[in-house]
Amino acid sequence: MFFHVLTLFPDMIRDGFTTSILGRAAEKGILSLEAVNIRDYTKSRHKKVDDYPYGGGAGMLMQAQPVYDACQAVIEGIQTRKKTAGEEKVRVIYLTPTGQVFSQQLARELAREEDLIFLCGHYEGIDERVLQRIVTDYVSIGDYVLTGGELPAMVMMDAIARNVPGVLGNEESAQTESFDDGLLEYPQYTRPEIWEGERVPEVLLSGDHAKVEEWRLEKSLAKTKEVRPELYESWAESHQEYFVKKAKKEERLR
Ligand SMILES: NC(=O)c1ccc(NC2CCCC2)nc1
Repeated sequence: MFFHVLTLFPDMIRDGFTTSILGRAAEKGILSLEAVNIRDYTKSRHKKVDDYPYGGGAGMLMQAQPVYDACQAVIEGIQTRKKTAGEEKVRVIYLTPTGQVFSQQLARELAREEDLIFLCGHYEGIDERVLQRIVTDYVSIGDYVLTGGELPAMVMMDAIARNVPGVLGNEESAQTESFDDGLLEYPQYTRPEIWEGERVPEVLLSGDHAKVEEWRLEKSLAKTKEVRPELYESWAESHQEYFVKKAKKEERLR
């Protein structure tokens, strides 16, 4: 997986990438990252990349030309690496509050791409004409406004990387699987068995894997029902048999 980030702050991206799993995966050669400084592609003498918005309004907008040329340079680099001229349709993700909300499902889908280009805006955004020309996916990481697209890009790269085969050792992948079934994570415990007088739930010490799994599912369901009822409802719809079995079991215990 090759991550390409178009940004005015490449160091922010490079520093953010050397976290645990992303850094290790980069060393293993499973992931690679290039952060491209959009400012390097401006044709203006004073390294200008932004200007006042037509129609008035507060703030500045990033101009189309430097963004377009930086993106073209990245696409040419991809085509050179893949020895394919011209037919590459690379996904260009623009981070924006107006985009589709990012999710584990989208992370899994994007993890199947060989190359991803992230376009990080700043100021009040980017000239619409270049967005229309190059962006394939408009994505938001949540309903709030940020100063730039860099943090959302790093959030997305982390979540996507966790779904790239080989990035997570098998001991780390458990966390991802649990959300994958659309439920929130169950509570987790580690040594010591008693901390400040608080014991670890007995079932987790029993060594009975079936009971542990049952306990974890019950906890996930309870947490999901409380915090994200809409996720709970959609899970319940596609797991009718779980509730039938549970009712029968409770019947037997009466
Ligand atoms: N919720 C988000 O994913 C998000 C993305 C970008 C952004 N700000 C950027 C967008 C163009 C200029 C700053 N704010 C919020």
